[in-house]
Amino acid sequence: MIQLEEVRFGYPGHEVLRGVTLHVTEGESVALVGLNGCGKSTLLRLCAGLLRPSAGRVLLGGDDLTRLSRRAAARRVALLHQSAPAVPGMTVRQLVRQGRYADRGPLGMLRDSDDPVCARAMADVGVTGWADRPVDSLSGGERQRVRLAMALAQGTRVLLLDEPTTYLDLRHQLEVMGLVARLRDERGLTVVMVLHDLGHAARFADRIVALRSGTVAADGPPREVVTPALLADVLGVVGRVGRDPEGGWPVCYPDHPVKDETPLVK
Ligand SMILES: Nc1ncnc2c1ncn2[C@@H]1O[C@H](COP(=O)(O)OP(=O)(O)OP(=O)(O)O)[C@@H](O)[C@H]1O
Repeated sequence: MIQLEEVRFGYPGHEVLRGVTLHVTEGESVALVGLNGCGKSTLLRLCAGLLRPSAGRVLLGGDDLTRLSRRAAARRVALLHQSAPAVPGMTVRQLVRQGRYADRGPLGMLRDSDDPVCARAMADVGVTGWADRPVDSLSGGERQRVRLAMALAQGTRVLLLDEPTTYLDLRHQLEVMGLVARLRDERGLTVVMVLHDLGHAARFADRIVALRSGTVAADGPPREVVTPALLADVLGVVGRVGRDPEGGWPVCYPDHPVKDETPLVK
């Protein structure tokens, strides 16, 4: 479904991805992990066709993304950005309808069939009751759920989620992760999500891909990938890894940061 072949990408004066090869099959759920600034969001933006690789290729369903128009790409893949400012006064319903932009008619009008799609997306995420509230009156966590509804309203087979649980309390983190897992199971969606919570990644993703220094440092099922070595070498913490007694997925017990010469705060 998504293929990255030896992808390189950098911002001016700063190379971020240095040859990433990654194949995601249809219906798979992949968690991207790695330290701040290692290139996870950049990789998602490349998968959405919002950035072009400086070398290598990104294919979506076999088609080179650089050859698809923005609108054609948006019919196939939805990206929940890490954060986006709310337009003052825009209601929840209006924002969710923005998710349908790729399917607008010739005059830019929303088709009649859009409303049920938006209504379903809002119901999926549990935000129907806020439909007429201005988005800028919502809390950070409420806004995050509305933005997820907007991404779902795009109606694509591929969902790219950049830190979907940001701002959410524990209960809503579990609800959103459960919803994403359900969408994958019931509708066969392909999901690639950036997660900082390795516990969520280990529990909810089929596969974990860890980035370090612009390349893939580890790639495999959580039970194989989540190890003390991954914690230390990729995430920079010393810790233990156990197993959930009921589910069997790996559970991390991070203890302290790996000793590093570079202080976070000088
Ligand atoms: N528009 C931009 N212009 C210049 N540099 C950028 C731009 N966007 C990101 N970067 C830099 O590229 C690197 C990778 O950024 P990216 O957002 O992909 O990292 P990330 O792994 O998603 O980080 P985080 O976990 O903090 O969200 C960082 O060093 C960042 O400062």
